[in-house]
Amino acid sequence: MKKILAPSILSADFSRLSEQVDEVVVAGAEWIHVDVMDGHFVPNLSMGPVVVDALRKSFPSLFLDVHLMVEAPEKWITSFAKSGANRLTIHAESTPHVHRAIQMIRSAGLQAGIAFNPATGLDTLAYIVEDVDLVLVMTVNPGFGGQHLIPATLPKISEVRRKLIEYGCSTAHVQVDGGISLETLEQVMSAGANVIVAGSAIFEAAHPKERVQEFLSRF
Ligand SMILES: O=C(CO)C(O)[C@H](O)COP(=O)(O)O
Repeated sequence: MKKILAPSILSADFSRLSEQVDEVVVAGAEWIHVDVMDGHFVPNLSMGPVVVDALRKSFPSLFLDVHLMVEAPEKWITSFAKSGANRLTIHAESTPHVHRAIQMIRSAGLQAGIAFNPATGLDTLAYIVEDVDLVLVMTVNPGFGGQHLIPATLPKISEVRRKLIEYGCSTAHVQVDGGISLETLEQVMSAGANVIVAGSAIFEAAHPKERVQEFLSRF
């Protein structure tokens, strides 16, 4: 399956966000990953629709992959759709109404993804698999960039890949997020991930452009 690099702007320098995004996109990153945190679902606050709106204005055709680490994601779907997000990924743990929330995302004309925290099982997947185009396996506990990948999440990546085939949805993406570096990349790719989110490994590198090229050369 085609591999895609999605740099997470959580680790970018926000005083020159546009310049940083331009640099990684010119280097070959196909998607930009936007981490939205509400201070409730995760113990951190980050950005909202206004940032997606600004990115959309500066990069009209860039794929904006928005990861909602928020409670009750239903409340934010319309705002993010208006701001120009391409996909909204919600957490299986974030609402008792996962199926409804995914239908709302699709009705708003966006692609939908489902994310699982490191200690969450995959039972929900069976009930929504036909409505999502991406499954995000969190390889750290969400909330902060710069953490270490949790090795116990590696078998879950393979389990998701197996289940997608079993459910007849083999074209869905398997995304990984958290602690992905040049050192851990091979492990997650061999486990079955095809969409790689990387924040600190890219934006904290001395030369993000070269770091993106290094990632891509290993795909
Ligand atoms: O969702 C996230 C944290 O909750 C992230 O996307 C995070 O930014 C990944 O960062 P890093 O690559 O530095 O681990």
